[in-house]
Amino acid sequence: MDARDVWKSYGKNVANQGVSFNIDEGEFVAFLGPNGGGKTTLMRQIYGELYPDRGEIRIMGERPQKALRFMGVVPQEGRPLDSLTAEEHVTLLGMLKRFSRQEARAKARELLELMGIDPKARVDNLSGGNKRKVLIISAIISDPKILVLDEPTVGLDPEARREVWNYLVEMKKEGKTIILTTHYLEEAETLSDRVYFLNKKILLEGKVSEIKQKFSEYYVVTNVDSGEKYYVKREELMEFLGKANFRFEVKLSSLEEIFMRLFQ
Ligand SMILES: Nc1ncnc2c1ncn2[C@@H]1O[C@H](COP(=O)(O)OP(=O)(O)OP(=O)(O)O)[C@@H](O)[C@H]1O
Repeated sequence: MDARDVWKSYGKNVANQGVSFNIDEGEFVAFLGPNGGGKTTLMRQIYGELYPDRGEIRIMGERPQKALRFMGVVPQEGRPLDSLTAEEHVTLLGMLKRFSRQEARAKARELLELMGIDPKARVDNLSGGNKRKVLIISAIISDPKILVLDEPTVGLDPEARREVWNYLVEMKKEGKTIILTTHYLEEAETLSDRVYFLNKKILLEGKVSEIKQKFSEYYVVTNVDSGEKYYVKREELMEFLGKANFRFEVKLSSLEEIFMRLFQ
């Protein structure tokens, strides 16, 4: 999947500013960025709901609207249809995409049970987390080659989030290409092969380990009384600490701190 110089504005508000990226088949890529950084706008262009003002996106050689048949999507504000049971919901999506009713129902039951959801439960009686799971299962039932997940684990408790993660790891093992946006850096770090930091533009791209390496020359010095943080290069650390007239703690940068540094 390639994006080349993608621009997208809402009136005067520029959401994506010359975004380019390249995602290989089977890769797991996370887009990270602050609120309003343009992640959802980019995802909506990937799954063909919005057109770029400039530039283009190609997915398996095709335009997003055509490539949608290869994709499973969980939109950010997506909500399942409340009046159905979990099984009916997933079955319906399976039928819309490719399966007969019988096939879709069998697959729906299998996936729901795997994710710990009672197939007969009505969607409106499910917890927020389980509703998200129903959406994710509805996106994957058709066995898409590409998964686009816009903040798929928002609102999930840590256990439910782990279950979704485990499932996504399985999906990756099956060779699927997975693109997700998240605010949970731990999620990006745990799951993805590569991350893009996006704040309108792409600010940084790479493997989590490479990014960490790049920033490994920086130490985070925290004033333990005020909580203030300083980012200090390795070679300047001794001099900095020698002059510090406060109680401090020194640590290597985590992905979270790299994020803070880029977006502060
Ligand atoms: N439908 C819309 N109409 C007008 N402006 C919009 C619309 N959708 C998004 N925006 C604006 O575009 C910018 C990018 O928003 P977007 O939702 O793509 O960012 P995001 O990174 O997904 O944010 P968040 O992490 O908060 O979900 C923001 O300034 C937002 O206010």
